[in-house]
Amino acid sequence: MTANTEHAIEVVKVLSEALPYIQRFSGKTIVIKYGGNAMTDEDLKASFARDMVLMKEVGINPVVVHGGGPQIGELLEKLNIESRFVNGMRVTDSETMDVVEMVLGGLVNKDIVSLINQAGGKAVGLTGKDGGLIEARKLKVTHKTPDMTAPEIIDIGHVGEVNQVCTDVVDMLVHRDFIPVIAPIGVDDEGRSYNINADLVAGKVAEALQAEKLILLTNVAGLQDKEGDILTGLSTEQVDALIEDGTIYGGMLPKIGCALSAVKNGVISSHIIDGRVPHATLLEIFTDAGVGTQITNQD
Ligand SMILES: Nc1ncnc2c1ncn2[C@@H]1O[C@H](COP(=O)(O)OP(=O)(O)O)[C@@H](O)[C@H]1O
Ligand SMILES: CC(=O)N[C@@H](CCC(=O)OP(=O)(O)O)C(=O)O
Repeated sequence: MTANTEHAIEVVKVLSEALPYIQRFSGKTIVIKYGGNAMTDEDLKASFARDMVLMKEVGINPVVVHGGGPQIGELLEKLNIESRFVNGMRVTDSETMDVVEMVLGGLVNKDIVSLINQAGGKAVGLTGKDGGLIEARKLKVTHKTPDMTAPEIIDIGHVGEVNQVCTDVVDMLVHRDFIPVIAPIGVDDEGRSYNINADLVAGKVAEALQAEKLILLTNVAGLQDKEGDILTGLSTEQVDALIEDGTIYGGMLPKIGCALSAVKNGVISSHIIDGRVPHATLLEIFTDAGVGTQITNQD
């Protein structure tokens, strides 16, 4: 049996209730953020790639935005360059920026493109520089620890936020049945490169495309409370309280922020789901129960 046949059999089991969802989402765009922490296993990566192809084959338009934090960390370690994070963002000096660009725009991006192509799809890799896709500006970061009376503003180097997304190149690719695979690097009007958290890019791309769903694949089963139970259907106020009491911290901060922003700006639902589970994306899209944490606009 070939890998594709085995995959098809697994998928048919997963998708026994899929038909209404295939009809509902046909022609719609779904932005999938593939986090670096969910990329460790070769089989899982290949399975992710096949799931993207399957979505395309049933008429849905997947747009992939990927991370690669652990992969950047590995190369920085080999090069003896120290990694430090503030509010879930990597402090990025010029030397680190070069590594970020090499790992995200090169290794990780081309790996995913190649896996999708091997699975029978037509993927095209882009960074935010291609076709002026992601216009960035320097991110201003404030930081406060419990022992500080007021927050301080700190400079974390070439870290950006999304100023504007120009979807022309993505629209063109989707229209011609390609699967765009986007690395989270932006550029400002003076040509400076920025390292942008991949969740933020995925959120803004989903907003600009007015996507049906934003799906964030990560290495936890969803947003958890202090007991480890999965939380779903949260309001902005509930999320703020969970940040205040420390339940949401680190890499979950940008994730939840962009999930909320996306649904406030026209995306129908955001999802934080476990990318370590085979076919997690399909389980979310094509089953009644879905998986992980779902966020919709409650205003
Ligand atoms: N309330 C929470 N629920 C689940 N995970 C959380 C929570 N708060 C913080 N985290 C952390 O966020 C991590 C996911 O973010 P991150 O490591 O940046 O993942 P990714 O590489 O997929 O973007 C989890 O592994 C966990 O350590
Ligand atoms: C500013 C910032 O932190 N950028 C991230 C970009 C990659 C990323 O977001 O990757 P994951 O989704 O795998 O965490 C970084 O340097 O790690």
